[in-house]
Amino acid sequence: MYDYDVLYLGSGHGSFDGAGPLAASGQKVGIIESDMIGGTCPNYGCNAKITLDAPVVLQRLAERMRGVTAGQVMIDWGALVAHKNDVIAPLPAMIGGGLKKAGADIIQGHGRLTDAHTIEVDGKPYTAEKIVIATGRRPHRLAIPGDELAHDSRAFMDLTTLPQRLAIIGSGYISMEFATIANAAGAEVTVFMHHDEALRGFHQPFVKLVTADMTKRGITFVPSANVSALTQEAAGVAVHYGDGKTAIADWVLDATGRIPNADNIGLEAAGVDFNSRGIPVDDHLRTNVPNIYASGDVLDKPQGKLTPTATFESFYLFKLFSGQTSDAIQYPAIPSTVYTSPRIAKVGITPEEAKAAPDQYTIVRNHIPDDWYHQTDQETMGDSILIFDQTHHLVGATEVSAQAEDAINTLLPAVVFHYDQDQMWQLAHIFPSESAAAWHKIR
Ligand SMILES: Cc1cc2nc3c(=O)[nH]c(=O)nc-3n(C[C@H](O)[C@H](O)[C@H](O)COP(=O)(O)OP(=O)(O)OC[C@H]3O[C@@H](n4cnc5c(N)ncnc54)[C@H](O)[C@@H]3O)c2cc1C
Ligand SMILES: NC(=O)c1ccc[n+]([C@@H]2O[C@H](COP(=O)([O-])OP(=O)(O)OC[C@H]3O[C@@H](n4cnc5c(N)ncnc54)[C@H](O)[C@@H]3O)[C@@H](O)[C@H]2O)c1
Repeated sequence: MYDYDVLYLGSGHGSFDGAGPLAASGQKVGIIESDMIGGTCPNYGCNAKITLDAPVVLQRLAERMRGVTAGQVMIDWGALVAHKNDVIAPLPAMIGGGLKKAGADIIQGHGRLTDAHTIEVDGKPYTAEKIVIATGRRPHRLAIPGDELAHDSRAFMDLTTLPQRLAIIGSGYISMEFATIANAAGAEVTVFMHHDEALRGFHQPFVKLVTADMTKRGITFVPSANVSALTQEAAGVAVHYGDGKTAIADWVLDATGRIPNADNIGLEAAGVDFNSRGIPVDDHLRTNVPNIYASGDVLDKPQGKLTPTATFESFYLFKLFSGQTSDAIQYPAIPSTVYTSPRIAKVGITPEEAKAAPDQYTIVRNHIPDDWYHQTDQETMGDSILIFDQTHHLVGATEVSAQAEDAINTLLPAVVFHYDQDQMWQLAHIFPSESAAAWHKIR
């Protein structure tokens, strides 16, 4: 009766991680994509960004080992962006190839719903029993005079010449990561903050450690900047902020968040409710229209708009559609990292939540430079906080260190599966390693 069992709108992690297995299981699956297969994370987000960050890690390591090794690591921006392009270029074909091999059809073009079972692409209707909206988010743009003079994160990662003076508006993930990279590559960076705290979702004492280090490295933070306009001047772009103040930049990055791609895809025609935060869904990721589901960044849900969230949701839909579950979605603890240098990573119960319930939780702090493993490469900055419940199960962790993402990833199973002491001792980690260092703290 329909062309497809399941038709996905968008090909990011919110769809492809589940669409592939679903097609391989024998269901007729179609995926509509207007841009690059794989979506934001591989092409314009995680994978692209971490490639630009790789020499920053090397630079910091060389800096820590100065005296033991000689010489400074300088970043060649043009070569770095070319390297990033080389690394990223094969990903859409790799992801698309995997989907096709599994039996899915890829339909290239902008999709728009015309009713609850139909998506039109370039005037051609495609019908499906079930539809999954996985259209992600796009950059929020500040509504100020001259915002057309500002750029987004995608444009930043394609710059072939590094601007000498870079202004960044906002102090969330993208701002802090790109400020770190641009500063390490030699740009003068000014961060115009909305409030007086950066990275408000992370443990603030750790954020302060990182911003203090970024300041020492030459990055300027302007708290509660209230940027009111951008104007083009002979000397560059003028950023008007505060009480009549101005700063001149060669390039301005608007990093003030991302908004859902829900307003331009025909949801009204299909009767799907949405709002400025995204598409609301029930506990089975179903919209108000029973055969239409949504997944990934486009959701109006409190979970972090991150790749692990999108992957978990798309895999849950695979299990739901293939009859392996009928249960409501149960999110595990979803970890996250801001890839500054050092990184800040976290999972589960936060120190703030633990402090508010002292009869429920125990907080254990470990000063990273006291750990012999971190002394091998002379790491002198870093901290780690572990949170245990009253039966000594690990329920949360946050760390600021050069390898914080790996420290938190390695502890993740203990948090998600509530390992007890016996189970933890069953894990014999490779020694020496970041994992062994992280587990040493919890046993
Ligand atoms: C600069 C940056 C860095 C990031 N770094 C990280 C990180 O390090 N770690 C992390 O966990 N997360 C990171 N993220 C977030 C991560 O990229 C997203 O959470 C993830 O991509 C969400 O997947 P998604 O499938 O929901 O959306 P997307 O990956 O955005 O996919 C949606 C797709 O839908 C397509 N689409 C939209 N509308 C239509 C339409 N009408 N017709 C056809 N196609 C359409 C889009 O072109 C897009 O390809 C980063 C994001 C950015 C912007
Ligand atoms: N490492 C990662 O996992 C990673 C990296 C990059 C992006 N992301 C994802 O992408 C999303 C988007 O990143 P982002 O950094 O743009 O968003 P964000 O929500 O992390 O930060 C937005 C920043 O803009 C500020 N802001 C908001 N409105 C403003 C206004 N009107 N004027 C001035 N400042 C304003 C906020 O205070 C905040 O500092 C993240 O929330 C995250 O979900 C994740």
